[in-house]
Amino acid sequence: MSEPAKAVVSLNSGSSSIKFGVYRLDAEHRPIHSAGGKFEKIGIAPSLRIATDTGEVLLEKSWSDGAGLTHADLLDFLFDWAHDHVEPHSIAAIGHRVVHGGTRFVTPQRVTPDLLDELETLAPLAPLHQPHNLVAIRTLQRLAPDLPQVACFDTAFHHARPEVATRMAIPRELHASGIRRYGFHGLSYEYIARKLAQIDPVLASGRVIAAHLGNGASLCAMLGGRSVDTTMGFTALDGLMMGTRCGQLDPGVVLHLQRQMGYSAEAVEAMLYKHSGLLGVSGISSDMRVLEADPSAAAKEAIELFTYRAAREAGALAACLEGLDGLVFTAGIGENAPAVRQAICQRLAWLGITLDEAANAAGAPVISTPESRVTVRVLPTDEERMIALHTVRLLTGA
Ligand SMILES: Nc1ncnc2c1ncn2[C@@H]1O[C@H](COP(=O)(O)OP(=O)(O)O)[C@@H](O)[C@H]1O
Ligand SMILES: CC(=O)OP(=O)(O)O
Ligand SMILES: [Mg+2]
Repeated sequence: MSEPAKAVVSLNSGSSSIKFGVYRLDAEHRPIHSAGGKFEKIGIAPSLRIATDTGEVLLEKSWSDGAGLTHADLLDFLFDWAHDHVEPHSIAAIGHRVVHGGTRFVTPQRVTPDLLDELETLAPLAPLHQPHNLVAIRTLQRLAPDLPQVACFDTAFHHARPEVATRMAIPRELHASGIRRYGFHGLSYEYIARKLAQIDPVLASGRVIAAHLGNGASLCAMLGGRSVDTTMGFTALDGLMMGTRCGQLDPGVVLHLQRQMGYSAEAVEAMLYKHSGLLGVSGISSDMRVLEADPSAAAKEAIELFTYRAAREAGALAACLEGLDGLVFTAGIGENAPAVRQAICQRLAWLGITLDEAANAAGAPVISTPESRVTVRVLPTDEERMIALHTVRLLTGA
């Protein structure tokens, strides 16, 4: 960055949301959040809110019949709005969450045409994310060709895990070709690890499971703030049940669907990524808020399976860590759904978790009792901040 830096923008396209933040850079190039916004319920009934940190709401809009609007449509709307409201010279750089970095990209990268072409080849491994992560970058390249852009990878935080955690029990040559467990939600886990080190350094130095429960959902086992294992694998399908994704699945089901039931590869992909999870099991919605408000047995069954699977995987990760000191809930469901947290913690009581029900209902930072052997926390994630930090660091060396 040769000119004095002004502001960095972070763009975080999730599966059901697009979050963005504007960070003013101080004299030491530290990013200070000044405004931000979020599209949510993409694919259902999207809404958008943009506000400054001083409390000024810049835009509020919802598309109640907008289930068909794609991430690309909503990004076009956002870029049009920004064109009329943002002074282009005030932006020094844009950082992006890019879900899959494959084997090659384990640190943030300055965007170049070659990088984009390589990242495009990973799109089939993250069909709900990578295409719109890259569409945003390409659109901005067209709109502002001189603006530096940085790609920050969800896979990177898991890169240094022990080799055993990256393997599937398949022939060696397939592992060598890149068919391995990468793990995702890394920007979120990196933020949680950093924040925990600030607010509870003793816990952060121990054995912690972070539960990122959003529309995409995973767990990460951390030892001293580093990822040692995680529930997602080669793709963001593995592990927990999610909004529309199945999570861990006997691979024999895929063979059965194709051979006995005549599913095409495309139909299998749609079933695994879009028609399963909370949506598939409930037959009602992928959205936890909707299911919690729905009195039907199917909605209850979907939530029960969600909490059962989360507790089951948490037990497995506690075994990887050889015990547990802390459990941290984060992301849309983890931060906002006390009943889900309670159900998961109840199933994990045997690990030494005792929940403080009033603190949990209030969404307090610590929701375990003082006597609980495992400390349970609620910690809002901030992938946008992590993206801003990486972007500034890469471009300034700060
Ligand atoms: N107050 C709430 N109570 C229960 N669930 C909530 C609440 N707020 C958000 N959620 C759930 O969080 C999920 C979306 O999480 P989020 O992390 O925003 O998604 P994404 O993975 O797309 O970024 C949805 O299932 C939504 O219903
Ligand atoms: C990787 C992933 O599943 O992300 P999200 O939670 O944004 O869907
Ligand atoms: Mg998410």
